[in-house]
This record gives sequence, structure tokens and C-alpha cells, in this order.
Amino acid sequence: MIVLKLGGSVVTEKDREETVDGAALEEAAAAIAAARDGGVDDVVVVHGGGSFGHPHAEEWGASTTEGVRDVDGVTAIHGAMTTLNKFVLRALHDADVPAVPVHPLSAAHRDRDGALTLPSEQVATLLDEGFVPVLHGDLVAHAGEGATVLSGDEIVTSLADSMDAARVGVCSTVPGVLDADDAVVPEIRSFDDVENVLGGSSATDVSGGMAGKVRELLALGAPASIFDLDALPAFLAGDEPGTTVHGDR
Ligand SMILES: Nc1ncnc2c1ncn2[C@@H]1O[C@H](COP(=O)(O)OP(=O)(O)OP(=O)(O)O)[C@@H](O)[C@H]1O
Ligand SMILES: C=C(C)CCOP(=O)(O)O
Repeated sequence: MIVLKLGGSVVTEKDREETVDGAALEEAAAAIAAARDGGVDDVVVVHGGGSFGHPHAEEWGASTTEGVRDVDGVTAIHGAMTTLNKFVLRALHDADVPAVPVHPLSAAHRDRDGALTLPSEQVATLLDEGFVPVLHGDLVAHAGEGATVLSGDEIVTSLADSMDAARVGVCSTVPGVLDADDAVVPEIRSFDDVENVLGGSSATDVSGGMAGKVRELLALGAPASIFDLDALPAFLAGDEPGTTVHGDR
């Protein structure tokens, strides 16, 4: 199976709070629909926070390690993400993709050391039954912290491991990880390869931007591609566009 992350910076306008990028979302949904028509029917979709989750998380001081205890904060952050999830589902439904939401806050948790448990049996069963599960960056219950941010990238890594994904795709606004001359780095095998060129995100992002992404993907067994929306059809067709991160496991 394939785990595909649609970056929050792809499906939203990251500089305008709670604004969906409708054209990008439509393009992504069309690519997924076309791939399904071509026989690729085992895709799990995860989307990021973009201008929905991140500004609220920042406002409430929540990150992947700093929790929020105020129920209004939980409601604001989780609510923004479920709102974005509804837009993503609608775009997929409009393209005739049988997308079904899976909200991580209802299923996942972190222990006191921050280790994540994200059940995947319901995701696997939905997939077996012909649906396209759609998860999203969210908050999760975190022992001793209240609720912390769970990034879409962590979801991707966790599901890729527990569901033994063959391939992982991370669709972002950049054509791959860029080097100091803005050329795409074709392959990454260790964080040292790219440490000096990796920054955070150009927009509000509480979960680490590109550096966080590469760290997560390096912890994987399956190869992971980072590419832009133009390259999504190629990725779904089996190519490895953009940057391929080969995990160190
Ligand atoms: N060396 C680099 N190569 C490519 N992008 C980089 C690099 N360093 C920093 N970045 C930034 O990382 C961003 C991608 O990370 P970001 O977390 O914003 O993506 P996303 O997954 O699409 O969004 P979200 O986290 O909301 O889901 C790029 O838009 C760019 O601003
Ligand atoms: C900010 C929240 C709640 C989700 C973050 O998910 P990401 O955009 O994948 O890092």
C-alpha cells in the first residue's frame, strides 16, 4: 500500500488563515482518482495543517512536545483540523474517490516519553473494504502534557511502519529537498547529508517544516519521496520524483 501525505502548504494558502487552496485540492483529488482508475486502489491519505492547524496551535502554545490543557484550545486546534478535513473529503468525493475520515485525536495517544501509539487496524479494514481513509495532523492525548500536536508527518511514519507500506509520498510546495543552489537533492541517506540546507517552514509551522519531515522519513523502512503537486501523478504511477529519502533502518 501507499501512504500519501498532502502537505498543509499544498492544500491551503499557508499565509492566509483558514483558507483552502481549492485549485490545488482539486488537482490532488483528480490525481488520486486517476490513479485509482488505473488500478492503484490501496492509498491512505494524510493531510497536514497548513493555515488551519498551525496558527491555532501557535496561539495556544501547543507543539509536538508542549501540550495544551485548556479545552478551548483543544477545541480550536482540533476543530480547525476537522474543518480542513471536511474540505479535503469534499474535494475527493467530488472526484468520485470514496474517502472516509479518520480523526487521530479519537484513537491515538502519547506516553510520558512522547512515544506515539496510533492504531491502524481500522485504517487497514477501511482500505480492505474499498474506502480511502483520510487522516490529518491533529492533537493527541499526551500523558503529563494534556494534548500535544501530532504532525501529519508522524502519522505517515507510524502508518507506513504498522501497515508495512511499500511506498511513501510527501507532496509539498517544493519539488523536493533543495540544496544551497536550489537544486533538488535526488537522494538522502542520512541527516548529515542535508543538515546545513534544511530549514523550517516559510510559514507558521509548529512541527518542524522540512527538517522535521526529513528526520521523520529517515526513521522509515520504506523509501519516501518528497515532491510537488505537478509530480503527484508520476509518483502515483510508480515513479520516484523529487527527493527520495532512504531510511536508516
Ligand atoms: N532545503 C529545503 N528544501 C526544500 N524546502 C525547504 C528547505 N528548507 C526549508 N524548506 C521549507 O520547507 C517547506 C515544506 O515544509 P512544510 O512543513 O511547510 O510542508 P508541508 O508538509 O507541505 O506543510 P504542513 O506541515 O502544513 O503539512 C517548504 O515550503 C520550504 O519553505
Ligand atoms: C498543527 C496541527 C494541529 C497539525 C500539524 O500537522 P502538519 O502540518 O502535518 O505538521
